[in-house]
Amino acid sequence: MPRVYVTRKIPPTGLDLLRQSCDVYVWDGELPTPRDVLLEEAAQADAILTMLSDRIDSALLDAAPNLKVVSNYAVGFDNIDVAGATERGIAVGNTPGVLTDATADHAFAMMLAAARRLGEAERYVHQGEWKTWHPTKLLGQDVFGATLGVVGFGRIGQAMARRATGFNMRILYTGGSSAGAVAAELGAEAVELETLLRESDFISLHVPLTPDTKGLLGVDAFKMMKETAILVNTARGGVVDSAALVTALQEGQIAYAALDVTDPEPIPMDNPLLTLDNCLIVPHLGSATTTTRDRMGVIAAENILAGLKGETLPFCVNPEVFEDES
Ligand SMILES: NC(=O)c1ccc[n+]([C@@H]2O[C@H](COP(=O)([O-])OP(=O)(O)OC[C@H]3O[C@@H](n4cnc5c(N)ncnc54)[C@H](O)[C@@H]3O)[C@@H](O)[C@H]2O)c1
Ligand SMILES: O=C(O)[C@H](O)CO
Repeated sequence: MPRVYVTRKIPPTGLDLLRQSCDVYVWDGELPTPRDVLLEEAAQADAILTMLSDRIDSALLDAAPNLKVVSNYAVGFDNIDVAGATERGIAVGNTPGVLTDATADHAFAMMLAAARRLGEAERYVHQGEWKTWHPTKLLGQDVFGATLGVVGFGRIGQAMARRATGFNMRILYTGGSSAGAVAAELGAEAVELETLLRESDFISLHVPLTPDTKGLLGVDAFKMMKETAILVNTARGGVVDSAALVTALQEGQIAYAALDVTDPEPIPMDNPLLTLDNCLIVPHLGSATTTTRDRMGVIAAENILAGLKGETLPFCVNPEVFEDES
């Protein structure tokens, strides 16, 4: 039977599916598979089921002569050297779609939490500062009727915009080349990034991390944003220049940031963002619902099963691997 290495314990449905026809080895630590173990396991594996915290680079691919599939338990695949995998004929899979709504729900929740300062308010109660109802403390911002800027109008960006229609928001977006029909349905306006930054009350990031989007929001971008603007990042930490964000929050160039993702992850405990009251940070929970994580496991398993049979993965990042060379 083919040998499959799974770099973390995932929900059982996907693992059970794999076990029907593969020898499955699962790292059961709380932290990622250590690099040396990952290299040893990859050397023997026909397929690996990886997490976004695993670095799948050329050194690993070189150490894995039998590897046919790298199946990422995520829609994002910036942790994988896809070009390197393609050169070696290794298929790369991901888990798009099944996590779209969970991630958009989470982004919307973070936007509301930042607007209404829920992190600060919870600390206020826990620290015994709630003495009476107060007419002017912890005042936040209206979400209803405000302008939302969606950067990256793909699956999750569109799902975020759909939620915003229920709050009567004006919706601006960039990116999403084939999104015209959805944009028309939602009444969303395609604009240049600069316009989006200048006009939005809330800016929500939904682009993949690529060389083009790395540091997309930097010093200049924060200067264009409203002083009252709230940034929500559920994409990848690297899309934002962290140092510029710290300055923007400290100097009041923007009002607030709500971060599901940071650069690096986990955020080091001495990072200044952790000292700021106007920054809400949670540990990369976008897809973290029971049902969604279960579905991601099933897709990741199905990607492996197809690839091991030499079939195109149901969700393949580099389908050219399966193109007939003749
Ligand atoms: N926080 C989480 O737990 C979590 C969960 C799921 C996904 N994500 C992140 O969200 C990203 C988006 O996921 P998706 O399923 O919506 O992907 P998607 O491919 O459907 O959407 C991405 C969109 O970004 C657009 N885009 C790319 N480069 C751009 C640029 N420079 N400027 C503007 N737009 C650009 C693309 O055209 C596309 O429309 C993933 O790549 C992943 O990094 C995070
Ligand atoms: O890319 C992804 O899928 C997320 O970051 C985790 O679900």
